[in-house]
Amino acid sequence: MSPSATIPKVLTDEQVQFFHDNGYLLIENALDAETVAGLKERTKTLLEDFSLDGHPMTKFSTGVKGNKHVGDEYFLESGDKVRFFFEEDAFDSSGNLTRPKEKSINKIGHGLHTEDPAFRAMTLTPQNLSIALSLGFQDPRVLQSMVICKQPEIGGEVGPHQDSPFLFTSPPSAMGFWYALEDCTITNGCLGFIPASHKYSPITNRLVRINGGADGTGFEDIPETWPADVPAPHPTKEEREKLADEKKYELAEVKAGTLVLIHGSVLHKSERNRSLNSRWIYTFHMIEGEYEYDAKNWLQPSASGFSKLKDVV
Ligand SMILES: O=C(O)CCC(=O)C(=O)O
Ligand SMILES: [Fe+2]
Repeated sequence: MSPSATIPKVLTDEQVQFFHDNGYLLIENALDAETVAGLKERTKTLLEDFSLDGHPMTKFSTGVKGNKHVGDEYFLESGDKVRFFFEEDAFDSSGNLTRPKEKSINKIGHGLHTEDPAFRAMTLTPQNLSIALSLGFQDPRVLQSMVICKQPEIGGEVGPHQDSPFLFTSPPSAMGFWYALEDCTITNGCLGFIPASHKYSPITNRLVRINGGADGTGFEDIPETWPADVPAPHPTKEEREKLADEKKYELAEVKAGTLVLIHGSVLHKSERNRSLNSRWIYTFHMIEGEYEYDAKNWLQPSASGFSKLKDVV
């Protein structure tokens, strides 16, 4: 049987067009209720079972807010491990947790797609491969994954950002698969997007290891870089500044089981969770395996971390 015979068609032509036009796409009921329940159960077990003994109590940061903890070894070496990062506001002024550890973790990452059987099984699937191929990938590789818990009351905001600076390839190719495990609403910190911003927002920096990681990580400015699926002519700086006035975030409230696809150049964010409900999601990112992913990138999983999605069929 040829591989194409085993790859289901998941996206309609209209959905593919919506993604190219807007830089994101919501797919309702991408996971059935049973799968969602299983992944939540697994997340609950991971949160209950991890030990605080010897944990460096590393707080969450993708570096979006320039967090000083971003350089922690615990973070840098998490690419092929299941590690636990705390909410910034889980601690009192003396550094003690103000709630149980299960309610204090912001995220678990970044190697769930290789290290955890339940998350591996729902990541490396013909469905996800089909979506990647429909959106133009030749050799999609999954290279990071995380559960983001966004805990009740303290779940931290994720400031406006693009994803490609965190998973830089030449040219940029990162794409996020973001699966809601719980309903995501305006009160618990759903995602927000600036539609079509991927078309006028070049990548201008990237998160790199400084001195190979010995001095942590930092953002390095790079010349304006456009992904291959946003072809020239690109808007000039002046044209982009005019568009700035029109930049409005559209909220993406979604039900549990919804898949949100996120272009690596689209501007997106999420607010603090001020509600009494958690907002659990599972997300992984893929890059184009045919493009260079160099040693400067903060994330350096072992070779097995670059999961070749085509191997699933
Ligand atoms: O889940 C969130 O609040 C933000 C996640 C995000 O920015 C991403 O998955 O790229
Ligand atoms: Fe993001």
